[in-house]
Amino acid sequence: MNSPMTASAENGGLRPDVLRARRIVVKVGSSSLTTAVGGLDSDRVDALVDVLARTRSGGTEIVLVSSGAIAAGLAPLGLSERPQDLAGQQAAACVGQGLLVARYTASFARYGLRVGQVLLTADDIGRRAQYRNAYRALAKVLSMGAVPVVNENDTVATSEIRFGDNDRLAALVSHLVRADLLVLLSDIDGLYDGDPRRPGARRLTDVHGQQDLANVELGGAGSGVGTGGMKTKVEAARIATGAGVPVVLTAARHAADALAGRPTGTLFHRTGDRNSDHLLWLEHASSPRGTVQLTADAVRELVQGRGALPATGVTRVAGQFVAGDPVELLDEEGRVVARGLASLAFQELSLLRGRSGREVVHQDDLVLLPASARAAGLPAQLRRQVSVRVLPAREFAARDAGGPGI
Ligand SMILES: Nc1ncnc2c1ncn2[C@@H]1O[C@H](COP(=O)(O)OP(=O)(O)O)[C@@H](O)[C@H]1O
Ligand SMILES: N[C@@H](CCC(=O)OP(=O)(O)O)C(=O)O
Repeated sequence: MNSPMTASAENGGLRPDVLRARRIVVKVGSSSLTTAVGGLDSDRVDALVDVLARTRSGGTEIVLVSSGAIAAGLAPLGLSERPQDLAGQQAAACVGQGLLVARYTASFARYGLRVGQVLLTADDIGRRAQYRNAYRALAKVLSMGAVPVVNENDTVATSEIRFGDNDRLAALVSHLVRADLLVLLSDIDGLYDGDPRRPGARRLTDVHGQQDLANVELGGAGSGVGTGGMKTKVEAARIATGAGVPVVLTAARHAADALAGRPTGTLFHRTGDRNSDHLLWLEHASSPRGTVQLTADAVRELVQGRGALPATGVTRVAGQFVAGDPVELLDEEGRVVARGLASLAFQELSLLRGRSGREVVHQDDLVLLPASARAAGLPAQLRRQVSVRVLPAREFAARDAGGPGI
């Protein structure tokens, strides 16, 4: 029998999650926007915009996360393939991003729709103030009826502050804008149980959680212009569904079917509920500024949720962080068991470690990672419950009702 979230006979076989969605993030990959010989393919851009503009005209808000800046910049710079070095990618993106947005602007204008370019670095949504600022800007663009076209700001992104792939960026943007659905459009029509070029590979129609992925082989990019391949898409789906946003993964040529709720591609069902913006940011987007190593007892107390982490539980400190910076918390073997916002600066904590009860990380500013359960010595059946447990945040309900008050 179908679960309530699955395409059902009552909906004429359509997916309820898609029919309900009022705000959708659509991510399109480079391989779906460029020609085989390189450069932007205007016909494919127009075909995608036809679908998005119709959806927008039907009253559903669209945020487009579009790759393709680097691919679009190759031919104009006389390059025949994607540069391997960061500077080369920055140069290609710098030329290609303008062309990409100019193309979208012209294409959406056919429907009387405006587009707005939004370029983000990991730092932009990796710090609380910028995260809030990005939400405000995107919400305003949407309320004024325009279509935000988001990409990573490749030209100024350095390797330390890079998302690197737009699949993860799209998952974080879905949470940022409070989307009801994320649609990942690629050159492949869904997730297969192995390399889709292999004879006999089968497409998964529904993924309900990690257990459905146990026997799935995830490969790299299929084209010369895409990055990440299926690994980054499945990781993006894990982030989005864990934060309450279902994901449809399909081919760009099936975008119309996907947005109409027809059961195309693979539907990743939500596995969690929307949680505090700042904790999702802490887990997936923040760049840690240091590490804090803990005693076995301190790790156990963290996992059991016994309040703030005191400096007595700290054995080593590294990095250069100030109070409020994200840090990684390590167990005795050096495994990362949690991320948190430091309550003390590096210098102060170095002096107090092992000796003082002063708070190192407040329990509201802490996200446990799956390794924490093993490190705390919990039996296997309990580990699943602890995996990526998000501790209750102060003012959580109030924040979530009134916007991302992180
Ligand atoms: N298990 C899998 N199921 C589907 N596609 C896969 C799988 N493993 C690897 N791939 C490859 O991933 C590619 C899509 O990723 P990518 O090239 O990065 O696309 P995009 O540019 O759309 O982000 C597909 O063309 C396919 O060859
Ligand atoms: N920001 C880069 C895209 C990086 C990326 O994730 O590409 P893809 O795998 O094609 O979605 C660009 O615009 O070229």
